[in-house]
Amino acid sequence: MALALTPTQRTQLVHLSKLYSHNRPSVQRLLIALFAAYSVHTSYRVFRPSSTSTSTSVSANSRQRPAEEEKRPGRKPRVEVDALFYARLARLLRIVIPSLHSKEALLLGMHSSFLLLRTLLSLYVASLDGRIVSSLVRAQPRAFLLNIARWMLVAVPATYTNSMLSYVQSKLAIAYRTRLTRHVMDLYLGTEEEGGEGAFYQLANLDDRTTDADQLITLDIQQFASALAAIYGNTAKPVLDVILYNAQLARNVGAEGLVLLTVLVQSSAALLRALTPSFGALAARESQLSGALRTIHARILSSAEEIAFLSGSSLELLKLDRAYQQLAKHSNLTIGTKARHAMLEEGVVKWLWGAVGMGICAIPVFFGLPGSGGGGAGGKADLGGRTEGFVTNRRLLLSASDAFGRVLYSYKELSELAGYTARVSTLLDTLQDVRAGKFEKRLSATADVELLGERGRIVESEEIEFRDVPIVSPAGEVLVRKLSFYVKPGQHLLIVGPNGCGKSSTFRILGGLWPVYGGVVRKPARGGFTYIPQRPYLSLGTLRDQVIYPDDREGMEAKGVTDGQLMDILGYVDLQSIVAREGGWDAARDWSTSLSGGDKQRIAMARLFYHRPKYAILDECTSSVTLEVEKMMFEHVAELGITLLTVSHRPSLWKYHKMILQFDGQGNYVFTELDAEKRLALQEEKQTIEAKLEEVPKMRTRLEELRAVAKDRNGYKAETAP
Ligand SMILES: Nc1ncnc2c1ncn2[C@@H]1O[C@H](COP(=O)(O)OP(=O)(O)OP(=O)(O)O)[C@@H](O)[C@H]1O
Repeated sequence: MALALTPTQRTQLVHLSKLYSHNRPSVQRLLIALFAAYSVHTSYRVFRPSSTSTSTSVSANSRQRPAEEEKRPGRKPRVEVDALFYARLARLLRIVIPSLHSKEALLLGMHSSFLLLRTLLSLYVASLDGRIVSSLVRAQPRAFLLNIARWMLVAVPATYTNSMLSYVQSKLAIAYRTRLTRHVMDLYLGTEEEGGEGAFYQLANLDDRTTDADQLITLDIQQFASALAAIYGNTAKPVLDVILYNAQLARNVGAEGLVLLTVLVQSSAALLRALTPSFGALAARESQLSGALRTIHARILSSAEEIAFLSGSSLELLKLDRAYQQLAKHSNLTIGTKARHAMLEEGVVKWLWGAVGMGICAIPVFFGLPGSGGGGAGGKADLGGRTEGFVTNRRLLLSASDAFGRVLYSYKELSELAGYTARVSTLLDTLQDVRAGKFEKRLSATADVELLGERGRIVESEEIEFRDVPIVSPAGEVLVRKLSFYVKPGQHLLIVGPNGCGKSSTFRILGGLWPVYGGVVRKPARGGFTYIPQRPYLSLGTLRDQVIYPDDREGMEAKGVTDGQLMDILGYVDLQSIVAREGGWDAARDWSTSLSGGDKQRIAMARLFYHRPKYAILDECTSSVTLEVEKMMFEHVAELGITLLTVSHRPSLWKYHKMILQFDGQGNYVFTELDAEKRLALQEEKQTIEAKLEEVPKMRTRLEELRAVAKDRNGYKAETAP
């Protein structure tokens, strides 16, 4: 363009060069300093905690609510770029960058160096661009070729820097994800040595804050890590660019025009900020909806047989469809909002600011502002020098406005990061709370809230004893106010009662899954008892893994147990044929779908014989096996010296127990010795009486009929009597 300048353009360039060549060092320095400070201030304003215009809250009123209210069960986490977000982010940053010597800090240092290098290279390229055009205008082939050679040379570090930037950013994202995932997994599945067992159970059963832990751990943490790795480059780099480009530009063209430009930019940026939608809330909602969809899919897979038997596929399809429609509707809303916002942003950042920049360059041309002569950027007064200054400054102007635009764009990314930060922080808060015994659950209308605030004592002991322990459901319903019983070695306990009276709940308290809300629980350390439910858990892995769960093969060998001994164990549950049938101990398949109900229960009993704990909790765990196999199993339990706590409705099991804990379903119970024979005799007598009583109404009806017939006959006799 500079090669074929019209006379008017030449005049404009002369005027421009005059504007660029103000020679008032002190005023200029002051303005530059002011300008740089203003740039920093402007950039800061974009990221500062806001309580007004930057609201991206899920609910309009959430800001007025006290913090405690925010944490109520079922309440969506607050999603704003505000002080809470920065506090949450700081906490997560301490996890993902644990120290200045960590790998992540090193990667961040590398990233920052490449970001700085790229800005410096851009500054150099801007001035080189000017020099290339200048050598063209001056018709200096040697200088032109030399500058082209410089251009080619600078391409080497420039391309290396750009590739390394995205490489280091991806490495950073993986490193953040790894740190955060490890931290969360330790809280989620951490063992007792690490400060508690089984937060995964409490998270799913005793707290309402997170319903999709799988989605949060696998997807949300990854999205958070990627957004965090990107946000640094997307904010630090443009902020640095704004400062450096503008300082350079102010030095070249004089700061007055730039201050004017910045005031305009600032006011339009404020307008853009005010019109920025709640991207954080949109991102958080999207994650939540896709988590809900995933949960329905997971439930269909885990309960495929039940759903198929009940012909429930159309209802499941309806639920899936509804969840998907909600997600699709929300995604459409998000992309529509993003498209409208992008249009507004591009209109302001690219076109409006570009036009204002050109306008500022044109003011001296049209209004002929006086200048002191000399070249703009390089102090050269000829046409070539002025062209060089013009091209360089224009490029700087565009780069500066582009960088400022990216500062604004990055607000959108920051807002999305706020969404992921809120989700991941809620997961962390919930995990830490449930590990500390603090739960947030929607309570039933009859809940005893006072009792839920109490805590009982757990004492390690060789025996099991409950002393005045309330049995309270997670919804706060008191099933039994004060339960007392004990189990001494060899004194097998049978637990009976109607459905929902609290039999399994007693075991959950014993197993440490539910909190102890009062009294004293004495029990052996973990490993001292094994729990076998009605539907046993079968893990991923080999047939051997099913019998020795949760040991692995190394653990089994360390205990000195061989495959031959495992085979003997299978003999006690009449299941030896399964090894040949399934293709050996190392056969691996989805055992939960490929074994019958009775097979699964027998595998679970074999597991008990392998571990040989002091106590075994059997919760209706033989309901699918034959009476003969059940007999074999219980006799072997007695041989091994395992003490039983059994829930069963089968009278055939009474004879294996010495004590009985009988709930009545009204909050009362009896704990006494069990005389199986007497109880059987009583039961038989009771059944006989009940059967007889059932006959009573029929007999009464028959009696009435007979009386009626007799009456008729008497009447007939009376009528026909002489
Ligand atoms: N995770 C949970 N959240 C809320 N309430 C629960 C939970 N688990 C159990 N309950 C409630 O606790 C009560 C007692 O349940 P529990 O499983 O102890 O019954 P049960 O006596 O073993 O009955 P069944 O013979 O039917 O197995 C029930 O009212 C049940 O609804």
